[in-house]
Amino acid sequence: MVRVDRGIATVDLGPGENEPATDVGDPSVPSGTVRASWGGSLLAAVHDDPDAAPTTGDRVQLRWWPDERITVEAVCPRSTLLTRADAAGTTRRQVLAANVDVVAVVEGLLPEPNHNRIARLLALAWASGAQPVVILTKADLEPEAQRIATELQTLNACPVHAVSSADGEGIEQIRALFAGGRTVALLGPSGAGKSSLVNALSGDNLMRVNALRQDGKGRHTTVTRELHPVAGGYVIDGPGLRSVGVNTAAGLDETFADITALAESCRFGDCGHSVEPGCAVIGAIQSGELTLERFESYRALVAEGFRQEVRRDARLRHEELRKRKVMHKALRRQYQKPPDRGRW
Ligand SMILES: Nc1nc2c(ncn2[C@@H]2O[C@H](COP(=O)(O)OP(=O)(O)OP(=O)(O)O)[C@@H](O)[C@H]2O)c(=O)[nH]1
Ligand SMILES: [Zn+2]
Repeated sequence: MVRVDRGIATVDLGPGENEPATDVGDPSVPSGTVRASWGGSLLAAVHDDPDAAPTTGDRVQLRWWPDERITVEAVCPRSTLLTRADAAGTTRRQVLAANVDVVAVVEGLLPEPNHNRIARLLALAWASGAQPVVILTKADLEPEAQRIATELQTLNACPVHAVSSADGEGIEQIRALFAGGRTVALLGPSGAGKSSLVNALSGDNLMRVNALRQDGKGRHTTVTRELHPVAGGYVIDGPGLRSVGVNTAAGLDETFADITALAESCRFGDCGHSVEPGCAVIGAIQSGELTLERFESYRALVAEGFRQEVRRDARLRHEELRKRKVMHKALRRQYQKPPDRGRW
């Protein structure tokens, strides 16, 4: 179990952000970066919901104490939340980042892009609520880069860019994603070219990061995800994700927009796309319009997403029951007559 009682967060203070809670007397609010431990209200919130723990990209409310301690009292409501199924295979999901505007799935053109992996990462992107895009790197090594990007864009119904960090091709399009101070999270396997891309994007940028980083201390994970100012916005260079579990079926309809569109023409509204007559999806596979490989990838991810949802529901029911039992016990104790000890 992850311990939540030793959390330390590194918070960058910026104008108008991360202001101290109002019930604190005037602290001469320092600027720059501060380290803050989790306050009581945050600890309680995290106890009830592990997702409430501050993560990369969170805006937080800080409290300055007379003894110079600083605590994180609350996490401000999040506009988006990027998560994945917990790597350890539990039903808990792992929060990767909050308030991300764009989730960029990064995949190299060489060796050949892994479509199954792109689909997995895109599903997480769609489920986060952020705008998903695909960035195909190493375009200088693949003469067919533009064609592959266009094909992928048609399948996935989201922007697909072919870029090269080596010769600068397509980098301006990526730069545009950061316009207006937006935050872009890069998701992709190790070696996909994420760091090279960040380097290619980096110019001089003196803006301060208005966000909070988890500094890993006291936690089980050693993975750090940080926010860097880039191209007028911020980039979160994700960890080189070795495996990515899909934790919900949400996001899969959008990821497989081609299959979703086909399914609308199936004769039965609840078509399982296996043995049903008049199935447009099977029809498309037979005609060669849809590859079997893509359909299998879709089927596997839907099954995985639903499995996770069912397991999570079971766990929540179990926890609810446990909480209720504890409460009942406490109530019983409270209302039990005190034992008659006699008098002497
Ligand atoms: N030719 C070419 N090589 C590239 C390009 N981008 C990255 N590479 C190479 O691909 C390898 C991996 O790139 P990285 O940027 O380290 O990949 P990463 O995704 O950051 O990997 P992790 O840091 O392990 O997550 C390096 O040898 C890069 O030089 C590109 O656009 N063109
Ligand atoms: Zn069907």
